[in-house]
Amino acid sequence: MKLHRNLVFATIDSLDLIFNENKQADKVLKNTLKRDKRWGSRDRGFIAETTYDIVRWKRLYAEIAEVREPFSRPNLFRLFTVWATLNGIKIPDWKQFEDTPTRRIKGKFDELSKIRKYRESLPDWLDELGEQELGKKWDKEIAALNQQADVVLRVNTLKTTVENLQNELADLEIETETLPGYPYALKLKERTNVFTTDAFKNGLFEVQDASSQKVAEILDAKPGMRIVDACAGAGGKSLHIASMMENKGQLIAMDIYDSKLIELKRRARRNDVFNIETRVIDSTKVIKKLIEKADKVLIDAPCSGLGVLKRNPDAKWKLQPEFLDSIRATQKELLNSYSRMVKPGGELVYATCSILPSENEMQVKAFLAREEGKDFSLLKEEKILPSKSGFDGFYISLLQKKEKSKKE
Ligand SMILES: C[S@@+](CC[C@H](N)C(=O)[O-])C[C@H]1O[C@@H](n2cnc3c(N)ncnc32)[C@H](O)[C@@H]1O
Repeated sequence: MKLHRNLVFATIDSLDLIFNENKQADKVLKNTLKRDKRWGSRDRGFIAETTYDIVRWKRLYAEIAEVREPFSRPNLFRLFTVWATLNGIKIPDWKQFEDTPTRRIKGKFDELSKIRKYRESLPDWLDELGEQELGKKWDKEIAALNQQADVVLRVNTLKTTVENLQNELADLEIETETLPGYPYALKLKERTNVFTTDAFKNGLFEVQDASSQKVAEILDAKPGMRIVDACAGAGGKSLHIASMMENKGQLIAMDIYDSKLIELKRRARRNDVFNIETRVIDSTKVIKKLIEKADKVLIDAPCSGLGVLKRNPDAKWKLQPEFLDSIRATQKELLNSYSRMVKPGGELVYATCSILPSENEMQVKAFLAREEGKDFSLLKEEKILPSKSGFDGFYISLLQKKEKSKKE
């Protein structure tokens, strides 16, 4: 592979913003990729994938390059040099790459790869937490989470079928495969930008990881029900639930951020989804009005996001232990409060995109043991591990609220 100056510089600029100005990687890349209209999909792919790779392996590469944060521009080039050398790419004779110590880089890589926090490129506290919570499993899971994510589509069955979409994309030379056990999913055989296709613009699919598609399935949404998606965000799962409801019944999508619900409505229009009503949670009244009114409630809880490191590698550097403590407290509150919206005999799904037991099964176990959870029982629990599934890490539990006894 020959390195092109403007693509390498665009990568360095992106890394500068992500590492030194604490900007979010996906937002930075979105902007960088707008910079030059002449860039083709390979050029864009190079910038995005190289940036994500260097973000993913920041600690390992910095250790090999012997550089410390904040990274000066020459040091960002040193990180890039490590990336290129380890990927077998010939270093050009530009002044930024003078005196590259290729053999030393490979030697240090071999030496540091013996220690997990360097090999998997993790802050000390996160490596310790992973081992504390997952024991021996942590090795395999963090290795899987450091792999690049596949691109998976969820077919919008309100507008097309899996087969028709697969054919339509094949006509554009976008090859996909179905995934056994994921009835609405198509996986891209090769990473490409699908957002520019008419099929996307016409709402025939959304990009949604295969594990995430399990949530609506376990919720088992049916036409005619009243369902509350209590942490709906921009609606990835709401749209799936609505398509399973065939646009019949009522789906109430809530979040504390109006901006996210506005985006949800925009996506719903593209998807031809008509049965979603959005409500901003700006006071406890919003929840109180719905007490015991929903057939099903989904709490897709805010979490550490440790299960989705494949697609958000910068979370390794942005997460803080204090945030984890506060998010666990929020999860506990949401279980206590939002479970009240489930009607007797109805169901609650609690899900996270984390693999930490303290955000998952331990939260549910503690809820069931509290006064607020005494009427619920656990029907099903899926701990989706990235090493086994090949997709994101998720936790999904299905709980049922008991029917009211005749006397009550
Ligand atoms: C895991 S994300 C949801 C993703 C979304 N369900 C999807 O499928 O695209 C969690 C969401 O919870 C929201 N949130 C945070 N605190 C909340 C609260 N107290 N009540 C409701 N939603 C909250 C966040 O704004 C965020 O959108």
